[in-house]
Amino acid sequence: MDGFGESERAVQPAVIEGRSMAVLYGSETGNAEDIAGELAKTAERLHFQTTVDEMDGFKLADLLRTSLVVFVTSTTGQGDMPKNTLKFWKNLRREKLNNTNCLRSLRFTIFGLGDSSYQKFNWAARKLRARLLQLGATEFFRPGEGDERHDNGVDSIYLPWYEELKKTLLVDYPLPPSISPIPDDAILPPKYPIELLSTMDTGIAGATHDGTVSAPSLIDDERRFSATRTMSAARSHVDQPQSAAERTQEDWIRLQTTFPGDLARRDAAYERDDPRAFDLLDKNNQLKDHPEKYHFEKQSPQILDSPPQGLLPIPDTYRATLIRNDRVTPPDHWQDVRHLALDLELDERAYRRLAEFTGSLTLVIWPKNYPEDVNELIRLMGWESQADRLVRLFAVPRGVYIDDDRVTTLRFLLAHNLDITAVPKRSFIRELVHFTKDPRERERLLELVEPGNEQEYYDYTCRPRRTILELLRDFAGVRIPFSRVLDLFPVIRGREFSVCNGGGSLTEVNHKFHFKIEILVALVEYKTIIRKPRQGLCSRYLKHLALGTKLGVRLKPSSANLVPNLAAAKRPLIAIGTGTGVAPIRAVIQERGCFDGAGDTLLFFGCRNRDADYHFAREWSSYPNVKVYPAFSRDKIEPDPKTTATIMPSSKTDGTLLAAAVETLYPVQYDAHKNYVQHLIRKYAAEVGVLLRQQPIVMICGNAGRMPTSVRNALLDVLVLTKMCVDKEAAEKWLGNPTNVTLWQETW
Ligand SMILES: Cc1cc2nc3c(=O)[nH]c(=O)nc-3n(C[C@H](O)[C@H](O)[C@H](O)COP(=O)(O)O)c2cc1C
Repeated sequence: MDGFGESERAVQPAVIEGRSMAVLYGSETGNAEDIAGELAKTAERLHFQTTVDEMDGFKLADLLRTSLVVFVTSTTGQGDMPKNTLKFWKNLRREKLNNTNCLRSLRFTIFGLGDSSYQKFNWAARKLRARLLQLGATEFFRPGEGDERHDNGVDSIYLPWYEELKKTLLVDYPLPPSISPIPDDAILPPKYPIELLSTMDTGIAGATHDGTVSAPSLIDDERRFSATRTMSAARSHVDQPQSAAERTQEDWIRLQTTFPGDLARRDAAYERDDPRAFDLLDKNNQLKDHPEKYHFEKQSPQILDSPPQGLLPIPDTYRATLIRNDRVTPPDHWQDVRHLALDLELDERAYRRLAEFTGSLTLVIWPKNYPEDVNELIRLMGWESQADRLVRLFAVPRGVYIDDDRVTTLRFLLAHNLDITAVPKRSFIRELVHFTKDPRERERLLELVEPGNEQEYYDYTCRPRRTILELLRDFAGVRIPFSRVLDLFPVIRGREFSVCNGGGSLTEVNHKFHFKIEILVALVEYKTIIRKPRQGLCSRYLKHLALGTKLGVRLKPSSANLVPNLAAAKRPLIAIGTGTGVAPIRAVIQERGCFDGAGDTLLFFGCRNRDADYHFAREWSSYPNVKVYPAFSRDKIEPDPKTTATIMPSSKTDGTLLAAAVETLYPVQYDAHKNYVQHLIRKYAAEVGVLLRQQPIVMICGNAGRMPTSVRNALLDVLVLTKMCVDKEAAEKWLGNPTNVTLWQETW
């Protein structure tokens, strides 16, 4: 099968009746998915028959056919479930399951990934856990809550949780005496093996040696697009977000169930087959309510222009053409920020649906690898003789998009599907140990992933943003068998960007539907301790993307549709954005501009210099009722802006008094030599206070780090200073109450 002989060494887990585990994840950017993969491998070594899948790929009734279920989920949006759990979550919340105890034979545990700078920290995991318990399920191990704000990120909580879970599994679910766990130095069989097809078939149609593929035929492309549209529409109903009010109300009630640290004890009676429970869970009521929505076959697919090169069959995508790619920061500025625009061609259904969401959308773009990187990897691994031969995939991991026949080439997979320049995860490094014959390399790789060596791992990988390709360059003795690529390499994920335009960007001319989408992207370019400057995969891809390039892109409506109607547009907006975080704020401002009588907007915009990164500077004054307070952290502090905006000139004296009060509250640090958004919020407390009294929408967008917490603190101070709350504690409660304010945070 390969030159390394690894297939013979692979140790198959034993099949033990009634010993199975499902690891189900909900993940937006892959962190939870990676942890789920690692947990599944651990379970296999303990001879559990293991399934790992996104929650939406799993039937509810199968929860009862599995001995143990481990859920791993991140939280997204404002305390929301990730997109790939929405179907599962919707099924689980069906009213008819209430009071049925239908999950009483389920044994589960859950690990949540979150960021404590968000108000609804780890809410997805908490909500899911609360519902599972409500339906009678039992926890076999304590829940864990990872926090990106910790020093070593999520790992600070996850690693001890993982080690303890392993011990618990061994103790509470002992193996028969004749079977031992598969040791870490033995290799497991691949989950996604690749078979080399006969040499007669060498060379896939259109594949070239530089890692590109020629354009698929129009027919192929048409078929592909009609298929993806069908799926898109089929999911649109299921994925339709609830309104913010509905969600908040529900979450509020659900979270009355607390999240204790102690273990729920296992039920003595292990009721495996409960026909009533199975029946309840299996009867899915999705898609029943509006069957006419799901008759797609009858619709004739729209005829599209000639097919773009290398477009992957990604579900739910629209065809887009790049029409703008401008650098908006000066050439001598440290950061290359791009304003990109895409023209999307839509069918009427998508057009009508998107029309409801134009002010709060996220664009997903799938970058590709550069041929030079692909070539280097092929050379390093010694895959030259196999790279361009046809291979068949037996199973396809989630996120790898290839045609239905599953026949492709290794080079195609490397160019389009596998992220060979990602920062290597611990699980990747751990697997490499099996593929080097050099004992020193093996020792070094093991050192990097040993418990207790998190700092070393971090210093070698995350801190310098070292890529997988660079790691393989360093460990020159590693030879990964080509048949393992799908098991080892992470898939290229779609990168998400907040759309920065709203309002009138949908057009219909002669039944052709177009949607102009703009994004503002700060290219990720690092100067790290490894001297070579490096770029994020997507940044590099976008930087060199030529006008006219065709792309397959996805649009995700935000769960918080902030401007769905006039009533919402009339509410005031307090927006705090730093850097490119101003993108979704601009979209909302433009969207609000479409309504007569939209409320006042106060925008605090944080950046470095007026002349370098004050994005859309010339535009702001053209929006009615928008007042901007820019905070230039590296410029001399400027006098108050002269503005003609018609915002609430609250009593001047009021403002002066408050400014004085702020000075007393923050005698040293306040405004000493700093000029950040939180300082301006306090400085203009009177105006902020006026808006806070009117049930505003508050947006906090931009870099994570300390900004969101500092901004929240500043808002709490305003509530106290303006006498809306007696103290900070009361202010916390006030800000947490969704009837006072809609708080929307998007930080990264
Ligand atoms: C747009 C966005 C919204 C988020 N919202 C929340 C949130 O409401 N609560 C929370 O605890 N964490 C939140 N997070 C943090 C993520 O849960 C965290 O980054 C996690 O590691 C992502 O894992 P994933 O890649 O599996 O999705 C948010 C992150 C982003 C980028």
